[in-house]
Amino acid sequence: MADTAAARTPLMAGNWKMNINHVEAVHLVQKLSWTLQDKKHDFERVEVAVLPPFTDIRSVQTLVDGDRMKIKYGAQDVSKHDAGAYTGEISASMLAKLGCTYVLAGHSERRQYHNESDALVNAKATKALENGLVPIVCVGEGLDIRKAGEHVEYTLAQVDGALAGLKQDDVRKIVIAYEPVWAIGTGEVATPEDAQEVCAAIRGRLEETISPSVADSVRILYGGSVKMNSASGIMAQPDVDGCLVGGASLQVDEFAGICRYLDLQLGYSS
Ligand SMILES: O=C(CO)COP(=O)(O)O
Repeated sequence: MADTAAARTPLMAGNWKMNINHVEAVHLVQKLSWTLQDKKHDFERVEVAVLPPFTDIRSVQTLVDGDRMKIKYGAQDVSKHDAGAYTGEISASMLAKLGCTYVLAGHSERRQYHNESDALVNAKATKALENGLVPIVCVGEGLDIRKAGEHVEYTLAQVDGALAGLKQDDVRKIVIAYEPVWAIGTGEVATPEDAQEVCAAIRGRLEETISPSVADSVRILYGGSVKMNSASGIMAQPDVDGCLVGGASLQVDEFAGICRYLDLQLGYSS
């Protein structure tokens, strides 16, 4: 496959999960922005996004707009419905109105605690796209599947299910995040080679089932216990185009370090 990784702008996205209230969110985003500006971070070269809880998004929007920050933001989940009697749910159009760029679909914690199926993930990704949001479709295997050596086919089946029926031009816009469940919040990081194996297989599947040019455009992230010190090794892999960061995204210095992995690779660590 042609190596066009340079054409895919790396994305570092911080999934805050159920942490940080709206007051804390303002402080965190402000500090992240100052830290990155201080280090002259080039947002065109490495995109930075935060994915706060729903209740924080309006505050983050006000701050980002008011200070013309280049940090992007999004949500952690979205309803498959447009509107109506769905107590507790949040629609894609509501998120679009809040200026969200991204929304996660099918995070493993949603699949695990809310029984989300590939079909539901597909419906959520479809709604996101219809409303101009970029879905970050999450896939990845649990430990038992990894131990059985079935992680590649399991993950590819999730990709097939999540993208079923989407138009080529829509698939081109999406982001896929490979997050092996055994590496989430455990401190157990997949090796760069583990990440590359599955990310390359996902790209290969897109090439086969959608088209080579779509496969070359889609950004594929790795997620699972990514820290400042592990980010550059993971990012050196040709099919890994960014990281979906949980715990470390709550610590400004860690997350900023992950976003600046290129500088750290070059040794400008201060
Ligand atoms: O689930 C994750 C991001 O969505 C990964 O979380 P951790 O980085 O805390 O392992």
